[in-house]
Amino acid sequence: MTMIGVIGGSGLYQIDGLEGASWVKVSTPWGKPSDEILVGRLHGTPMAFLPRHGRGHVHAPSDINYRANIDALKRLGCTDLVAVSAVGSLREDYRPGDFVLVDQFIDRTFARPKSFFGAGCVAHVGFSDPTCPRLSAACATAVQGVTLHRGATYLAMEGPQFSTRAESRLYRSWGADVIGMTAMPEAKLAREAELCYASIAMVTDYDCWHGDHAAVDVAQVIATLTANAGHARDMVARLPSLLDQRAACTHGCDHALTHAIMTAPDRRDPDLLSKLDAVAARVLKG
Ligand SMILES: CSC[C@H]1O[C@H](OP(=O)(O)O)[C@H](O)[C@@H]1O
Ligand SMILES: Nc1ncnc2[nH]cnc12
Repeated sequence: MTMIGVIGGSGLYQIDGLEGASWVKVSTPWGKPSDEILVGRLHGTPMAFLPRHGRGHVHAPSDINYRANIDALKRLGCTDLVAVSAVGSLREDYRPGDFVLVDQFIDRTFARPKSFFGAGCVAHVGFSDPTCPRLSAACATAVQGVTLHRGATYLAMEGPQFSTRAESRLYRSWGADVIGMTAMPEAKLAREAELCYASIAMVTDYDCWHGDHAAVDVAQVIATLTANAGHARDMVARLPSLLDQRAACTHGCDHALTHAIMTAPDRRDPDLLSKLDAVAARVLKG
């Protein structure tokens, strides 16, 4: 049974139209999620919505409890996560207001826990293709009325300060297409939790490399988001009809842990195993 989890980024703190909606407090072994989670049904499909920064934008990118967020969404029964993010553009043809379907990441964050696993239960999941092609295709169909670029690389920086011009130029030379502060480790943790993950980015600015545009500031980001958040909400509303029937993920996201755990069963730490009760239930049960 499909349950869609939507992680809302800057400018997307709420979604409308969920039937029987209520904000639910979810406790996790990893601490508190960014906020309560709005749970309901959209056109009959169960859906959960979590504002990544919390309502009122209270959590900075480095302070978001990404592990708690992903654990909570898994614990609620989500199978598919659609992550919405505001990003800066690192290329001329991705203009403010455009949408971008991200399928690769460069992780330059350094001050965040990045795994559910570790001492006492070591695991290495495959991450060559970090987003789910099936879910991403549904998102691409659901984005309408706005320019959508596909197949983009998102550079995740630590922040919270925006980049220097030298950094922005460096990331362009690496082939990154967009820049943001939150997709990592979110996408890594979704894979460890065996959740399909798709990343839809909304371009809000040209960062600071572009000679004809002022360097990014928050006012610019908010102005573009205010004009475009409606397209993100419309995309979310179209997802249920595109994802209503689902068996196994055809790309194996829901089996990412099958060959990932290295630690011998008799050397595993019971405390860590109990924290993995939702995330790794499929492989650790029994
Ligand atoms: C307000 S600009 C910087 C802020 O916006 C992006 O957040 P999100 O990815 O959650 O939409 C960016 O990553 C920064 O956190
Ligand atoms: N230029 C930028 N750099 C990092 N994160 C962003 N989010 C929106 N615009 C951004």
